[in-house]
Amino acid sequence: MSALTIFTDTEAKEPVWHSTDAEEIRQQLNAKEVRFERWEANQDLGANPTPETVIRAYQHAIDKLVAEKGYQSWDVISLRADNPQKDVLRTKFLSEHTHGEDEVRFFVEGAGLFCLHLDNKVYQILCEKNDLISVPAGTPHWFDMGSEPHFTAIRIFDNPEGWVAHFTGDAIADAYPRLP
Ligand SMILES: CSCCC(=O)/C(O)=C/O
Ligand SMILES: [Fe+2]
Ligand code: NI
Repeated sequence: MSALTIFTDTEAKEPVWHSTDAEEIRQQLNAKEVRFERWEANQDLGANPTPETVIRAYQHAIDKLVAEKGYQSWDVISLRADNPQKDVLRTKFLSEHTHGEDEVRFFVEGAGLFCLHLDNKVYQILCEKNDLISVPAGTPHWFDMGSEPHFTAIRIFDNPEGWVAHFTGDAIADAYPRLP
C-alpha cells in the first residue's frame, strides 16, 4: 500500500506524520507542489517485460502526460532481485541529488521509496504500482529500491537527453529509514 511518512530533517528516528490514505498523501504532497495520483496500471506485462513491451502497454498514459506538459522523451526502468547491477544502482540512487527538470515517474509494477528533502523536512513516499509522481525540478531527493528490488516505472523527461542528475554531496540519506 502506498504510504507517506514525514520526518524533520534533524530527527530521522521519529516521524512527525504518516498515512497510507491516497487522498491524504495527495494533499500533503500537493501542498509542496509535488504531484501524486493513482492511475491505472492494469496491463499484463509478463514476468520480465522489455522496455518496448512496457511502452506499448502504457503508450496511452505517456500520450496523456505528453499532451498535458509537452514532455520530450521517456524510458523504462525495471529492476529485479537477480539483476547483477542492483547494488551499484541502489547506491547511486541513494545519494541525494537533484534534476534540472521535474522527476515524473509512473509505477506500473512493484514498489520503491522516494525521499524528498523539502523545507527542513524529509518526505518518504512508498510508491507502488498505479502511482504517478512528479517531483519539481531542483528538489533534493534520493530513491531506495531495497536489497531485493522489484519494480518497473516509466520515466518521463522534458529534455531529449533523458536522466541527468546533480549529486548534492549531502550524506543525509544515510540517516533515514530504508527498504529492507
Ligand atoms: C523509479 S525511478 C528511480 C530512479 C531515478 O530515475 C531517480 O531519479 C531517482 O531519484
Ligand atoms: Fe532522481
Ligand atoms: Ni504504515
